[in-house]
Order: sequence, then structure tokens, then C-alpha cells
Amino acid sequence: MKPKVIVYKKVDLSVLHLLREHCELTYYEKLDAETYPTFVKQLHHAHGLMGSGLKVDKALLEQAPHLKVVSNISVGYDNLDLPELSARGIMATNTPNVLNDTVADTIMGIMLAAARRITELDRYVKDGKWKSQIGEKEFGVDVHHKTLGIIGMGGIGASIAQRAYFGFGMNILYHNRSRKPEYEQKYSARYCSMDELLQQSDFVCLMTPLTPETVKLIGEREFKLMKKSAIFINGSRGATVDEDALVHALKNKEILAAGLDVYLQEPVPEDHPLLSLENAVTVPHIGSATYETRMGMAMLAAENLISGLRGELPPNLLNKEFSK
Ligand SMILES: NC(=O)C1=CN([C@@H]2O[C@H](COP(=O)(O)OP(=O)(O)OC[C@H]3O[C@@H](n4cnc5c(N)ncnc54)[C@H](OP(=O)(O)O)[C@@H]3O)[C@@H](O)[C@H]2O)C=CC1
Ligand SMILES: O=CC(=O)O
Repeated sequence: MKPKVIVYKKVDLSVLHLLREHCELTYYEKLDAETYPTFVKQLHHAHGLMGSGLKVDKALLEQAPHLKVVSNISVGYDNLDLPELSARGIMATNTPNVLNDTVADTIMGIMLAAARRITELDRYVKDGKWKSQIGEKEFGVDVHHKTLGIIGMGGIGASIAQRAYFGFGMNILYHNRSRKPEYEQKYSARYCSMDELLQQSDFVCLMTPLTPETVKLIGEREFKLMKKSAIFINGSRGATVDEDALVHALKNKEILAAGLDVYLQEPVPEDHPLLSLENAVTVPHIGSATYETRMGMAMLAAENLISGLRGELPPNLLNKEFSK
């Protein structure tokens, strides 16, 4: 008998074909108030779950007594209660690396947009405000040859460093809990304390996972340490930043600008103070959002799921306990 699998996110047909070869599939393009009650009923019989963003915690797992594998279609897995999954013998997987280049492209785009005020000036043109030759009021700041500080120099951080170093001649600083000699060599990146990184960088890019340690990693104190000319970029998760402190820093010109892909609440509420600030570039969590990359992520997630359901150790297994 084929294992029962629920996919709760829209994926390409080829991914569904692959899954159907190996599993009995229930497919939701998305979960909403209408579909959720049926989804929960089906969870009672499911062996596998694949999608992204759903909070997989004790309460949900209580409804899923037969679950064997939870396959996230994302690299971040802060939506998963990993200790609870491990305690129940359920494997969890994610999709690292396939998205590094795409997310790094997005981050470079946001950096450039914030520094050169591209989204703000796009509105200026479309609103009919371009009436004469531009002057200092429309000037931005350079990106090339500036100092970029990356907090969370992992797969994505390194792809950002690669673009910044080779493409823009930037000087790279980074901070992690552990040093990465490989990136020091490849991108002449210098490891430093977080405070030094904040003080020295023209661009501060946050790329850590969301963990108990990184909640509000950047707050009032950290914004005060940054240069007044600094541009802050968040590509990690909204909760790694104290958003009130960010709004305060932007309004009071403690920093020059910010570029944001992630927010504490997503979708970000229409009346969020960040949305009324000209010096904040705000995009809707589009880091990995290209056809090619989302397809690659979904395919990898399907492979992880199938492998786990066969009783193998999936390539991107997250629970350390299972690999022992
Ligand atoms: N905006 C978007 O669309 C996307 C956002 N993301 C986010 O980016 C995150 C990173 O992804 P990825 O690069 O693949 O992950 P990696 O695990 O490859 O890299 C994360 C890096 O963060 C460092 N890190 C972890 N904890 C801390 C800490 N407390 N202080 C400083 N550094 C820390 C790690 O180094 P060390 O262990 O040495 O500390 C590691 O090098 C994801 O978890 C997700 O939240 C990912 C994809 C798309
Ligand atoms: O935010 C996206 C992810 O892959 O994590």
C-alpha cells in the first residue's frame, strides 16, 4: 500500500507526478479557513506532509498519529517544533542550497533599491513628480566598494558575499557563531564581533535562521551602533529584528535606510508604520520566488519526503537524532 501524503502548497505538475508514483496524494494549493478543517481530518491518516509555513507543533502533531515525515519546501524551519517531531520519531527535512543564488540576487536587488532609492523614485516618476532635471534631492549613495557586513554567513550569506565581492568590489565583514575560513579565503571576508560589524559596515545584511538565540537580534542598541549612513537589509525572518526599534531608527535618521523582505507578521498589515516610510524598501518575502527556484525547492522537498517514507535517511534530514 502506498503511503498517504498531504501537500498543502501549490507545486509544479511534475512534482505531483513524482509524488503520485510513490504515494497516495491529497493536494491543496493552499490552506485557508475553508480547506483547513478537511486538511486536519486527513492529517489523522497521513504518513507524510509537504509544504511551507504551516506551524507544525505539538497541537498539530496530536492530530497526526501516523506521520513519519514532514518535508518543508523552504530552507528556514522555524515553523517546525523539531524537538517535538524528534520525540515522536517523525523526520523533518528542508531545502537548502538550491535557493542560495536566487535569494542572493534578491538581496542585491533590495540593497541597490535602498541605496539608489529605486522604488521611491519609481513612484516619483509614476506620480508625475518628475518636472525638471533631477538634483541632490534625488541622489542616493554608492554600493560599489563599500563595506558589507553579513550576519549569518551560511549558504545564502556566502552567495551574497560572492556577488558583493566580485561584482561590486565590496569589502566583506561577517559574523557567525563560528568562523568560516573558506569564505575568508574566497571573498577576503573578515570575521568580527557583531558590534564591530555594526560599527564598520555601510550595509548590514541579516541572514541568520530564526532561533531562540536570534529573536530580536537587531534592536535599539544595534541600530544605535550602526553608522548614520548605514543601510540595513533583512532577508532572514521578521522576528530577528525589533520592528519598533527599526521604525524608530528609520524615522529618526539613526540609519539611512532599510531593505526588507521579511516581517514579524506576513502579509504585513496595511497600516504598519514601515509602509509609510520613504526610506524603507519593502518587498513581500520574495527571496526565493522565481519559477525555476521554487520548482527546484519543491522537487527537492518531494525527494526528501519519498526517501524518508521509504525508511531511508533523506538528503536534507534536520533531526540530528536520526543520523546517529
Ligand atoms: N527571505 C527569504 O525568502 C528567505 C529567507 N531565508 C532565511 O535565511 C536563513 C538562512 O538560510 P541559509 O543561509 O540557507 O542557512 P545556513 O544554515 O546555511 O546559514 C545560516 C548562518 O547563520 C549563522 N547563525 C546561526 N545562528 C546564529 C547566531 N545566533 N548568530 C550569528 N550567526 C548565526 C550560521 O553560522 P553559525 O552556526 O556558525 O552561527 C550559518 O552560517 C533561513 O533560515 C531563513 O530564515 C532563507 C531563504 C529565503
Ligand atoms: O523563506 C524562505 C525559506 O526558504 O526559508
